[in-house]
Amino acid sequence: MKAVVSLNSGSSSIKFALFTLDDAGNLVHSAGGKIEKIGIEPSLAARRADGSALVERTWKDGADLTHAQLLKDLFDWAIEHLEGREVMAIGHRVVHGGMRFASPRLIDADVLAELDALCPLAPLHQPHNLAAIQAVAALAPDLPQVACFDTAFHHDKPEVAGRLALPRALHDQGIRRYGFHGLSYEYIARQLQAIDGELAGGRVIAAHLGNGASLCAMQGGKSVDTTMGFTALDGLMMGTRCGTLDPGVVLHLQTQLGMSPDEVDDLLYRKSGLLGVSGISSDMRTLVAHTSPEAQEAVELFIWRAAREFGALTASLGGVDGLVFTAGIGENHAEVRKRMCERLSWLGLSIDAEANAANAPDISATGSRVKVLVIPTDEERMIADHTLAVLQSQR
Ligand SMILES: Nc1ncnc2c1ncn2[C@@H]1O[C@H](COP(=O)(O)OP(=O)(O)O)[C@@H](O)[C@H]1O
Ligand SMILES: CC(=O)OP(=O)(O)O
Ligand SMILES: [Mg+2]
Repeated sequence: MKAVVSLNSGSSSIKFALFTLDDAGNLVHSAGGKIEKIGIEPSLAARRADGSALVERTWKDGADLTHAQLLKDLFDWAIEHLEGREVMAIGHRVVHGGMRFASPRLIDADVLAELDALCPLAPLHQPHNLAAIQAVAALAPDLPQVACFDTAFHHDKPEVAGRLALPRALHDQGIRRYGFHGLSYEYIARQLQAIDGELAGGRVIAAHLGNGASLCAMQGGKSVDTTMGFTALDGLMMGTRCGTLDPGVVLHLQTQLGMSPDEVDDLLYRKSGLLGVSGISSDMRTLVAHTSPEAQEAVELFIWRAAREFGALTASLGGVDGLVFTAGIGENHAEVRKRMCERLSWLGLSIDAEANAANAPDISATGSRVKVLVIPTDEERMIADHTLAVLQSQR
């Protein structure tokens, strides 16, 4: 049986899925899983489509294991578990597509070189995305590989939402607002169309709250604004990233505190956010369970910042009809959703406490002026669908 594999290397996780091509030419999810808590205590879990476990393991004392080392273990395991399927292609999430890549692409040496040049713009993702591509190429040089970009969904947003207030020449050379989490938002837009066509045609803000976190303002299912910009450092507070920051702080760190560019990079990408403010963890599960004032302050800042940016995107849309929560925190943390929605009550937005506690698909309270939904994201599905479409376009 023919199959497509999706690989999604996030900042703290590697998610993967196997889709089998049925007789009607549709991709059917057959198995999937993730390695999560990379950098803390990685663990792998994979299941078949019927929910039965394929593997579960934890790397105790594995905080130093890199994405590349974990990928190798994953490949060794996966090759044994293909159960006779013929893999037609592997699709990858590639976080940064830069100015050139506005749609999924078959990967060749030229594409790979261009994507490699974008690594400094996404240091927590792009090198891992490309390492996975290279690892597959070493194992199976003739297997088609397709890159699916996080930036692509935002490519056609209004000019004004893509411009930084810097001299024009810098914009022309690519220093502009790209936006990320596009595969997730594209999937949410598609699901929304199936769940509530009227709302999908309106003004919706999707909140992708994971280890990386952003908001996307969508009008009729298209991105019109988003909180991430030139890099995935902008916007919301995240697990280890600071989000929007006065650029004067960066100058001060370098000129007054004598930090090198590498040290600043490490501080802003890996030591800030929930981890930096709490001093305890980058993981929301750990922080909500922790009673220390620092942990609670980190959670409060995360919520306050998300609600504040929500106000900004509401202005970009000229009002809002729907809010969709998704990703690790958005799908699982009722308390975070509740407190963020309380801060948005001025919009006439309110949620139902019981539905929220149950992570129900529709958590809006009766009479809420804004519909509030929880939709689990599936970047792997989006990657697989794009990969098949690229393969078919080659024929
Ligand atoms: N099942 C879960 N229950 C509670 N929290 C979760 C769960 N899964 C993920 N999270 C939280 O979501 C965040 C990771 O988000 P995720 O979207 O999985 O990561 P990534 O951005 O690396 O793809 C962490 O803060 C984690 O605590
Ligand atoms: C772009 C980004 O931040 O991705 P992730 O949430 O997977 O870290
Ligand atoms: Mg993610």
